[in-house]
Amino acid sequence: MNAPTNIESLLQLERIRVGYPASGGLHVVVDDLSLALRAGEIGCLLGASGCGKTTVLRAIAGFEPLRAGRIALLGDAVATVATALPPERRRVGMMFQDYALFPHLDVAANIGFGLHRMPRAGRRARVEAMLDLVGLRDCADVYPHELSGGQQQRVALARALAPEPALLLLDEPFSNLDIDTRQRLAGELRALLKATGTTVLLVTHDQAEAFAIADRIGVMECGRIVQWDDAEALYRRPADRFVADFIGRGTLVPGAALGLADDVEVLLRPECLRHDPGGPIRATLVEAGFRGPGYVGSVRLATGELVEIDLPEGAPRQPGEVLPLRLVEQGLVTFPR
Ligand SMILES: Nc1ncnc2c1ncn2[C@@H]1O[C@H](COP(=O)(O)OP(=O)(O)OP(=O)(O)O)[C@@H](O)[C@H]1O
Repeated sequence: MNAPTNIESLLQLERIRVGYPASGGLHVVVDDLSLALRAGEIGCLLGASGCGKTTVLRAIAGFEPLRAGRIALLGDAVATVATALPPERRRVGMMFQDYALFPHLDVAANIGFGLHRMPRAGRRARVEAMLDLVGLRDCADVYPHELSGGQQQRVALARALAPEPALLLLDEPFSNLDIDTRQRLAGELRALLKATGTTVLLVTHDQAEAFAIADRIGVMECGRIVQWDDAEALYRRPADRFVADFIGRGTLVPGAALGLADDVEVLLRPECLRHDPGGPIRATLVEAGFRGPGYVGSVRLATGELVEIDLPEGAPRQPGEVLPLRLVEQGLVTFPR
């Protein structure tokens, strides 16, 4: 799939192919991948482990050569098959999964590391501005091992932002943090990046993270982008079965199981089946549990498929009970069989 591109793009990937040398030749890891980001936009590559997300970032940063295609930044080609601007001349900042902080340097020195070409006074001012930005002014002379995971992440972010890169690449920015911290910091990170107007491409395998941070998300499968869209479009209008299955909770069910045409498959999300005493569909409750803010159950349709549903107040919760259900047809996603 080719993402739409335009001349206003700050970052443009055009049908890139990237691979690693292997005994039989080249092991192609990313193929025919295109995307475009406007200035100030936050893009995200979302996909399972090993689908090639980090490899895309490495190619943009200049650490992997292109085998096909073109990468342009601010309208200029920085990489083609024949030419490649070295990483230090691309104005691309990268924050790695493990933050890669220098253990022997304090926070201020870590943040100022990439600013060695700046005059001393300017460098000090920039480091202070970055410390303020990430809320770590009191930690300037603290060493990385004395910081929490969340604080280390903010230092790494400040260090990546300090040289004012045209583009910031974030590789699984929350992978080292516990789930509560991840959720809190996702919103914080988005606000911070938007406040600085930074253009960002991040990669994650976590859909909640992608939804919380990004303006546009590319769902990846085996080195390709299957759909490049905003979160709502991915959820409501998945381009194919892979995206339908990957994004949100849901099960693909033959139309006939719901009294619809036999030549369609229906994406049943929990909100698509409503408990309704007059409803025409019968399903057996397999289990029910409180997930907050309400109960969620899984039911088996008469045709055998197991699907998740939201259980409203008053709906049966005993496994084995037969529930009358009604299909919420508005916005239903279907695919031809
Ligand atoms: N330096 C390398 N040499 C050879 N193969 C590599 C190299 N780096 C990655 N690969 C392979 O390329 C494929 C894609 O790896 P990549 O790290 O880009 O995926 P990813 O989607 O970022 O995965 P993860 O979420 O686990 O980091 C994998 O099969 C991996 O084994």
